[in-house]
Amino acid sequence: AEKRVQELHVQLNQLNYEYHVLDQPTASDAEYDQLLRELINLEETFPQLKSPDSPTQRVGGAVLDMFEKVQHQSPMLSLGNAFGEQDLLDFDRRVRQAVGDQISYVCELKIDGLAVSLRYENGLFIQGATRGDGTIGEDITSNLRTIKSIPLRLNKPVSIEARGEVFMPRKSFEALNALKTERGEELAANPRNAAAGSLRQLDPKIAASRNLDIFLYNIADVGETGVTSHSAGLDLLESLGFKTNKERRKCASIEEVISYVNEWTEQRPNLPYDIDGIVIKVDSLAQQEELGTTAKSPRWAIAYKFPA
Ligand SMILES: COc1nc2nc(N)nc(N)c2nc1C
Repeated sequence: AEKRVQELHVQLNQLNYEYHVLDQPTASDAEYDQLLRELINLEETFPQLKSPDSPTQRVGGAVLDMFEKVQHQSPMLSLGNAFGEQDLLDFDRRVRQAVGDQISYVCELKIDGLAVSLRYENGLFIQGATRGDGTIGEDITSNLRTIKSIPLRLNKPVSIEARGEVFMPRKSFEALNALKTERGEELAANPRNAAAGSLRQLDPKIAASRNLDIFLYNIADVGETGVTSHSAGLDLLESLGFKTNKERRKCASIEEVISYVNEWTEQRPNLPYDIDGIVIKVDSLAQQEELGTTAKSPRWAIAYKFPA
């Protein structure tokens, strides 16, 4: 039975990864449900074979009476803002003054959701927390476990802290408000608020019903991973089984950054989720180190905000 349980873990994790991380399912929901049903039955018959990273353990039972506080191992910074092309040119000039002209940027969509931090030890998802005030957040592990694109076990037994944005896809938002309309409940104002409300639920079953998703965009302790660029860090996150946003692009100049910003200003309505800007980062970690951070935000990154 133990062998079969391990086989089912591997199969179910792979199918879950293809469906929720790659958005490229190779099996039908019925096939997935049948395998899950087999694992549930085996775990009921042999309780000692049930492990916390089992695909059956995503929606915990207990309703919490509050969220514990969590101190982040390194502060979760915020981003300085740019509101127009001139601000981007000024940012580029400051960067060049500090680290010279050999620079490349990474541009990423700024997802309109909630920043969270995910901590893994030896490949196991141990704890997840909200950003809070950047230093102290709230432990929402049980709610984050219900997000199917968050791996309960990584592809390698590494200890790492990944940070990213939890969001509610527009389709989930519309379904939620259709349900609220039926129930005569007040509608959620926008997907970001709906995602925030869902993560604040003390009952993980409610969070599980909201079909949240996540894109990871940072490694908190990236210096310890041996990668030398932000983009290599994102590739590492992908190799471990995390979901990252595929629209990111390396830009060799601020002019390329500006054309990426213009492209997504136009393409924004076609995305299946809300974005409120574009994040531009210096790619080299050595240059990020040289630029450093202010008390609250990195000097090597800036968020271009779309006009409201
Ligand atoms: C390096 O720090 C950050 N990077 C980010 N990247 C993306 N894509 N989106 C964010 N919201 C974001 N926020 C912060 C503080």
